[in-house]
Amino acid sequence: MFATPFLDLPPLVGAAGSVQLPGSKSISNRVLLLAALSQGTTEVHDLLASDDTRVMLDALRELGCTVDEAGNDLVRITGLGGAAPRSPARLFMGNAGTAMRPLSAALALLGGEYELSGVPRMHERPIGDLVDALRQLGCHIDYLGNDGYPPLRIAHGAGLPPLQLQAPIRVRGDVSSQFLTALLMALPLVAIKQDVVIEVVGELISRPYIHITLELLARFGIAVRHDNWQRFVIPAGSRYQSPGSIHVEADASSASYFIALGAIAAGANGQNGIKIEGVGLDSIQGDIRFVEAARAMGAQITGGPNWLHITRGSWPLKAISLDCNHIPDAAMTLAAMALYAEGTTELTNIASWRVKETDRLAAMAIELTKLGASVEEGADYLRVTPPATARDWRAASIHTYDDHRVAMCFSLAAFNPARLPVRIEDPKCVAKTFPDYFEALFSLAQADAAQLPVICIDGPTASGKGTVAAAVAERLGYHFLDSGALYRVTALAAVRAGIPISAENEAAIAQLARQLPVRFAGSRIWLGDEDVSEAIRTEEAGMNASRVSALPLVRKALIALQHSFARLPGLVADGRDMGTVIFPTAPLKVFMTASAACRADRRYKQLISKGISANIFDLRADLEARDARDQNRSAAPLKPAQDALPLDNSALTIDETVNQVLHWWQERQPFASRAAG
Ligand SMILES: Nc1ncnc2c1ncn2[C@@H]1O[C@H](COP(=O)(O)OP(=O)(O)OP(=O)(O)O)[C@@H](O)[C@H]1O
Ligand SMILES: Nc1ccn([C@@H]2O[C@H](COP(=O)(O)O)[C@@H](O)[C@H]2O)c(=O)n1
Repeated sequence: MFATPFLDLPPLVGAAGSVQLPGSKSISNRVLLLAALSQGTTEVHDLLASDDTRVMLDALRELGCTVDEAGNDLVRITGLGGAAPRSPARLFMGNAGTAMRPLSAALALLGGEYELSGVPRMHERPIGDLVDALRQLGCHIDYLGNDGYPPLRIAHGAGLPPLQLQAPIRVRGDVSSQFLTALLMALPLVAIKQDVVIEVVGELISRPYIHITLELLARFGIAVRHDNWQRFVIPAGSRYQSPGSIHVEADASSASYFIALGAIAAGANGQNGIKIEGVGLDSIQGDIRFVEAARAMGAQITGGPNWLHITRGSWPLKAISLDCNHIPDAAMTLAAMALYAEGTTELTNIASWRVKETDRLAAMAIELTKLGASVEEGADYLRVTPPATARDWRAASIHTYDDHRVAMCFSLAAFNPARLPVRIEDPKCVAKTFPDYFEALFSLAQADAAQLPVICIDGPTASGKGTVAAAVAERLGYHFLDSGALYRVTALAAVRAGIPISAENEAAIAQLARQLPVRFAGSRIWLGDEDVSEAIRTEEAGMNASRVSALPLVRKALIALQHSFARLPGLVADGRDMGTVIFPTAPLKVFMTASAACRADRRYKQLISKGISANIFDLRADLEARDARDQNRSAAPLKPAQDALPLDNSALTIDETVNQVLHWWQERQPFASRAAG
């Protein structure tokens, strides 16, 4: 997951390949609660690992369920099976509506004392209609903040209240279908001696989510009948029973971004189309009907029970006018697709967007406008007309409002015809449903090599290049290439193979370098099966690396490997010839220096801190000898690239040096320093 303050997506030109999506959030949290209310142990396979499922799992533990997170997306829940939950309990629900609403209803009916709260936005998301319905039954629920909104206090200190189950329970269906879902999952707990009836007041929105609820209730032994989605009957004698094992489908709403990707992107690397694994045309999730909407806009989609394949069809896409009541979450993706359509796309019946993670109608309108689109925002509709020509697109810093779907939708704007980058603020908000969304996107998408961001930091030994390059890469979410390590590993491999490092053995060492089984794993470096991270950092290894690096055939042998580090979303590379030879077109090159005395002092402290004894005078002599060899060799000598910015950091701290490089990088970006909105 990218936990950087922002993530810059370079212009993307194509995408192809296969992606396995994480489990559905809606199914995951429903299954967890149903398993917790059941008799017996349920093995839940392919559970979504995300913020929203985390709060549910934590709450269930708090309430006394046994939760065994066995790894590999398998969780075993041993349900309460009729026992009372642990009480009193304080439960933090984050911003997970799929946890807050059903758990409130279940606890209100089970009895006990509980406080349920969440993040500030959760306290702005309505729950009053559900509380009203539960109060009709006789449940004791108080608002701890504003009326109609969490946090809530449920208090039945003296056990369960006498429940009024004879009359139908009336609940509004036109604000959030989660209220009805909450009642449908809670009321089987009390439908013991008589049928319990729920009547929906007003039009039921997001009906497909109720369909998921009913399907899953059936898996847990509860057969709910309904009349035209307005009247639901939970039969007398209902009793939750674990199905033993259950698989969570991949998330159909998450699939929408990859369906859109297939519709928008031309192929990549000679391949065509996007294959989505884990969810298909037989899905029980309503958002699978996004497929129909994407087809209407021009996507070519084929599929099986648990897979989809998407290729670009009509291009540009076709504008559509669609009532989106049946796909409230995935419909946001249509607004992003509208950027590539001919004409105006109109999405209607989406008032529910206003009470989601953020006011999504307002958010989409503001951010689409930043990109250059013309947007009309109504009370319950959105009309989007894309920028008229490529010149009308704007490089935008997209504010994401702590809303995963805003972040994922706007990643699609990186395919803009103006070839402008897109900045996604707070990219970690995708953790709500799809923590590795950007990694998945980058595994499929392709940028023009010339437009892939590369920052080069070259300079002499112990100037701090490696330290600074790694920190800059971390702050930007970019990959990091420590090119010196490749020469160090090559030299070590030669020594291990008994090949003396000399000009006579140039071809043999180059052959070794070409097939070097080197692997970078976080901060560790492996040569074959051996972790050589420490072995390559000795002064002797540095000297050997310097000698090996003077051999032109060895340098040539390592070029392709170094180029392979330039991957989405970008690269920071440190070495001696990054700016002059390996990445000569990089948009930012820094030549980092510090006085020899300062560098010797830094290396001395570095070694001493690792418990390695050192002599500062010898160190200075060695590093000057190494610099001289690096500067005077014929192949790729150490020197600043013509367009490199000099940075003498003798008098700077590490942070100051890092901030200077980041400042130069920001200056080169087309975004306004801080996005409006
Ligand atoms: N202002 C500074 N900028 C960068 N590093 C600094 C600074 N001040 C002190 N250091 C320290 O200098 C030491 C040497 O830094 P580093 O190993 O990154 O240098 P390098 O140029 O990559 O060396 P080499 O080329 O030998 O790998 C580190 O211990 C680092 O913490
Ligand atoms: N791009 C590069 C990087 C390194 N070298 C040589 O390798 C030696 C070790 O590098 P460190 O950065 O890890 O100290 C270095 O002294 C150079 O001789 C290189 O030639 N080109």
